[in-house]
Amino acid sequence: MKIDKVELSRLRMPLKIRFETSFGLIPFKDFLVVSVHSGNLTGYAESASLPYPVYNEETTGTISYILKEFLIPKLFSSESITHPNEIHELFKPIRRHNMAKAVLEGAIWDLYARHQGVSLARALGGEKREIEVGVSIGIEDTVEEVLEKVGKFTDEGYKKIKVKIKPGHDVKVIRAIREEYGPDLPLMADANSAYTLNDIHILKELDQYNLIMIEQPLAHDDIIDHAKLQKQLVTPICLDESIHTAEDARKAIELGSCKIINIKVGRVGGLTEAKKIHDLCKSNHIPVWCGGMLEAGIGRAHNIALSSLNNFSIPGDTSASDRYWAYDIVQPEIILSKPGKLEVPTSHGIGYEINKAVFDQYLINKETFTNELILQ
Ligand SMILES: O=C(O)CCC(=O)c1ccccc1C(=O)O
Ligand SMILES: [Mg+2]
Repeated sequence: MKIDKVELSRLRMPLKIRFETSFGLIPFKDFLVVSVHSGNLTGYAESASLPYPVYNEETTGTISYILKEFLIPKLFSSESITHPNEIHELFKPIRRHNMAKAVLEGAIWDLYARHQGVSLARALGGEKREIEVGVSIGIEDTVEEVLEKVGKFTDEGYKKIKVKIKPGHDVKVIRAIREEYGPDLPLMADANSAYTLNDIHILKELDQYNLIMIEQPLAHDDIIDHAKLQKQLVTPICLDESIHTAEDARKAIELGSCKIINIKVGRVGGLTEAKKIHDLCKSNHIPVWCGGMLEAGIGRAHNIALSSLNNFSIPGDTSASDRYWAYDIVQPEIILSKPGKLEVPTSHGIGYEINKAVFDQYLINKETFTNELILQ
């Protein structure tokens, strides 16, 4: 495949709902859609970035810069690509900037699948025809509001309810959910690094509520204290922010820092590395699930394809489009095919088309890079 052209489109989408985490309020979605063109085929991906560097160090602005200055020129300087796995190697000399790498690599994966005439799921080796999905509920002003959302999403059949927690908004929320919805509700909590080992009494209190897991309770760059904590908890710890590579995952597993890993394509630098982490976890009997970054439809489609791999054995955060969007940028809109389930598309590539009218409505600017231009 020779890449003729890369386009970067910056979009800004209003969220339908208020979404707050322990690191703050996410006021809107600001992201890049990268499209790569080869002959008459186009591959798409969207950046996982948030408007501010509060989940990790990247923002849509840094991603745009790294793509333009380094990654797109690198791509154009390589002769021809036979497989997207080569992209991960190509980008390796550039340290970190995983979300920037992931968006360009993801578009090339989509292009590759279309070129092969298969779905992205199939190109990745995914076998599932449908996936079970859950929903992530943000921090609300009152416990009653959390309860109301838990009720709404369980009614829609979501297979896992995740609630965001932070100090002062933790035990009382989990206790109230258990009291209202009983011991069998598949429930977990995500702290986004809001605690330290000094808070161990709170985390031990949470241990009695039979949570499926506690996600990233301690620092975003820690695996040592998480290992200490895991020894004192029955509830499995799941790592999100701390895992950027398969090597990070290997070390965390070896140390006993977690029993479950949340894989986000953007955080780990692309689908090739995501698959590598999936395979490593599988051989170590560590279940994985696909996390989310409030994706619009293109990112959601990538998550669905990845979740079709068989060690994604816990429902992920990839909900239907209507969880966050009044109108999504893909068509058909992503909807639950059955309660709590999404179908894995079988058509070529990501399996969804761009809804141009919606896309253009949210488009802020667009830049085009052609291969010839860079080589001159
Ligand atoms: O619905 C989703 O996309 C997941 C929402 C979510 O939990 C989240 C959203 C933004 C940043 C971090 C996280 C997280 O998983 O920690
Ligand atoms: Mg998380």
